[in-house]
Amino acid sequence: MGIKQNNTLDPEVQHITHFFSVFKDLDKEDAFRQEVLRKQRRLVFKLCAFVAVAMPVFMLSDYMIVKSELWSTFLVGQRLVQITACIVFLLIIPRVKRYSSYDALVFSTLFIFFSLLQIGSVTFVDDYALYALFDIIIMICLYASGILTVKLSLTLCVYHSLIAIIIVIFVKGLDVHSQIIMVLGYGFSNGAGILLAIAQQKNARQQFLLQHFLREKTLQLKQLAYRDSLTNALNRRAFQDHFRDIERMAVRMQADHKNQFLIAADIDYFKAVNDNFGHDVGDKVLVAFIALVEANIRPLDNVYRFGGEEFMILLQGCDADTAIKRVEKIMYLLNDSGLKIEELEHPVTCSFGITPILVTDTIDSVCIRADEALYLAKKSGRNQYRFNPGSDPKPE
Ligand SMILES: Nc1nc2c(ncn2[C@@H]2O[C@H](COP(=O)(O)OP(=O)(O)OP(=O)(O)O)[C@@H](O)[C@H]2O)c(=O)[nH]1
Repeated sequence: MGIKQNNTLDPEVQHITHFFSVFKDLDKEDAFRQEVLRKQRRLVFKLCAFVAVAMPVFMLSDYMIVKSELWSTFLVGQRLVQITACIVFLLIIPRVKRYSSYDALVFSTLFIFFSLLQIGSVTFVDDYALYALFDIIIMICLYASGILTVKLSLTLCVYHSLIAIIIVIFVKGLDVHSQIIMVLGYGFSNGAGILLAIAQQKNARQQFLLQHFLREKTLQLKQLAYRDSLTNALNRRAFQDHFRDIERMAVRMQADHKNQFLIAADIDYFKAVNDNFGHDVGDKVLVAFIALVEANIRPLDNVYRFGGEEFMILLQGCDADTAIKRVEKIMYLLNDSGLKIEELEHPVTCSFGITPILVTDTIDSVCIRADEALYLAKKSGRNQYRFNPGSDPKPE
């Protein structure tokens, strides 16, 4: 299975660009980014809340270690703007629905952050290396987090590094050796960051492809498991799995004074068809019967093959008269025009047991009631229907 998955996914994976790790197909990229937004919104919210809480702690530490007289004007202002930016961000992010707005919001908030960090760094006299170390940690985290695309992370971090290097060289007046170390530090951390970001984005896209592939396969398998291979009709398993929806629908329909009806149908003397005309003709009868029923129910109604020549027909949102009329129409068509199978010398008929689905029903209780009605129809001579009202009064 592993080999098959790789074969199917490989061509898709090749559609991820080598450098920025984005899908070449814009629609796929769009779907991927939208899914990322759904998943990341909460994480970004928590991160920002964390930063908003951590900022006052930094204010305190700034106060203790910054000796510059500019402390009160620059740093306090800087931290307050950062806290305000976080609060604005926290208020806006839950309302963001499109990933393009999310990118713009995260990018501009981080841009403000980085710019404020640079303003802050100007006021530092001592421990500038410590400040640069924080910068590098923040940048690597940003690259590796996947919060932004590779391109946007790169734009932000290169902007931040360039300004920081300019400050180091022209404002700080550090010795040449320290300047080289700083330039190398920012340069290498960007290089490592880009590699991490590319790998992270590629992984995320591969995972996205794999998830979609698995979802599609699961759906296909479910479709297969729900269909009868001969007639392609829904099977008993599908009915069992749909029954929860059927129960919910029964409650909703009761409020609208409507009902769902379950009709057990069993082709008459089907064994004789097989015996007289062969199994192949029997198969054709089953396929033609399903086609005839499907042509005479609405798209929201369903016919299920429970096995052999036994079927269940589910009618939605109708009353007893309508359910009976539908059965009468099918009986009329079977008797009058037949199933149009050349080899058959006489029409194939069918018996039916009709019952409403009550809100108190379980899957067993409603099937038993429909089967009891069908049994009565068979016992009374076949090619007819019987109605079992459950606890409701029997219609005329
Ligand atoms: N051709 C074909 N026959 C099937 C299939 N599944 C079940 N059968 C046959 O359906 C027949 C069912 O026969 P019975 O249960 O005796 O019912 P019947 O002859 O229709 O008699 P009544 O239902 O009492 O009218 C059996 O002969 C099974 O072999 C199938 O997929 N294809």
